[in-house]
Amino acid sequence: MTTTPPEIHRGLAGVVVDTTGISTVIQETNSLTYRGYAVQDLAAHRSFEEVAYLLWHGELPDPAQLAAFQARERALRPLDRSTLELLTRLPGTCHPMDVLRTAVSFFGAEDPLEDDGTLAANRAKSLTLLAKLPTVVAADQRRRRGLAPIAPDPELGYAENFFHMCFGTVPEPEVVRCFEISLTLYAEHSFNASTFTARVVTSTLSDLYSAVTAAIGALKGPLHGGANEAVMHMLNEIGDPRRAGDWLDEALASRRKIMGFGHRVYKHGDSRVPIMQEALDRLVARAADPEVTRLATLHAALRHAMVTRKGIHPNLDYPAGLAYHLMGFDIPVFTPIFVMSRITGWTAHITEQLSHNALIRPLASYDGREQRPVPTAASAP
Ligand SMILES: CC(=O)SCCNC(=O)CCNC(=O)[C@H](O)C(C)(C)COP(=O)(O)OP(=O)(O)OC[C@H]1O[C@@H](n2cnc3c(N)ncnc32)[C@H](O)[C@@H]1OP(=O)(O)O
Ligand SMILES: O=C([O-])CC(=O)C(=O)O
Repeated sequence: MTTTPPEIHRGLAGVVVDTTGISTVIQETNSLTYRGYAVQDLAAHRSFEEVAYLLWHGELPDPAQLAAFQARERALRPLDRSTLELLTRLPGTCHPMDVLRTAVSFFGAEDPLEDDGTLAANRAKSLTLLAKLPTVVAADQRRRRGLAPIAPDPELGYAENFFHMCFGTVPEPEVVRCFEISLTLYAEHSFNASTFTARVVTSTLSDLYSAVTAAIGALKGPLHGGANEAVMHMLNEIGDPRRAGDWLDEALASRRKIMGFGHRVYKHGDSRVPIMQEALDRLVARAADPEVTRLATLHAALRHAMVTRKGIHPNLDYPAGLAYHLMGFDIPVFTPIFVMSRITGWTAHITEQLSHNALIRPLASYDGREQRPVPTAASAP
């Protein structure tokens, strides 16, 4: 009897595996909403802290709720001595995403409530991670520059405090605003690879720290969050804006993936790119520096060449990568900044997964050897 082979959905492309009330991409209007609000409007009118609250609680905070939320977040920012010691023991050669992954794992090992999967416990853990991850990222960047960590400042907002901990100063409000916009745009994107990873781990009823540790591992890859760093390496490799077209032709001929372009869901452009590109343009304009102009010209030339030749549009990592460079961050810090933002989306999905959990366990179509006898001494020739 012949059986019809099952349909294979490699990469789960096009497969709908569950429902979510957190965010959605609306293909018809090429827009993205968080809890029903357009991300462009959130980026324009609300702080990143308000967006975090919205993702977790389903509604924007009123002034009193926001004040309480900010007070709790600010109080949780400092690292204890054991975490600071752990950071100094990790090799300076490892990627900062390894540091972040290790730190989250360590937070879990230290937390006596690690295995408490109630909503209240998971909300508390989520806030702790939101508050502490920037402190880890900033301390690690400074360590790599041979500098001592700077303690968080509870008087500063989330974005401002991160600049303060990295550089000891807070840049002009326009720069902080561009950074905050990037955090809002990066916060959540439905069942992307790292969020789905977090949901898979959560579906086994493992703990939140384990799910986030795994998600960081998934985000690190250059086909996902790691692309924002890869964009900057690629721009540095090309160098001269006049080389963009020829470089692209050679790269495409050798079947290289062009970093910061293409997307599994958006096939006509990422809904978040226009607003991030506007923020990047403002950074370029205020710099008024020939080196910045060269990079911006190269960035635009490569984008034009890719869209013209392949019809493939940039994703959020394309403008964000250059924006983070212009803000003064070291390239290996770009994907950790993505984590500082996406921790909100991941943890919203972890609690949503637990609210209607089913073990995530797909099937595979076997294409290995037919069943055969194990050779034994008696059967040997
Ligand atoms: C925040 C984020 O995570 S956004 C994504 C960040 N990642 C990147 O920027 C990495 C570069 N981009 C890519 O590798 C891909 O576009 C992905 C992984 C993001 C999406 O991949 P998929 O949905 O699987 O699309 P897929 O790989 O099937 O692409 C379809 C076609 O477009 C081509 N293509 C897609 N993106 C690119 C790219 N960036 N460079 C060159 N070709 C590309 C593919 O080679 C493929 O061509 P083919 O049909 O001739 O083989
Ligand atoms: O949705 C995806 O596949 C990747 C992405 O853009 C994101 O996670 O922000």
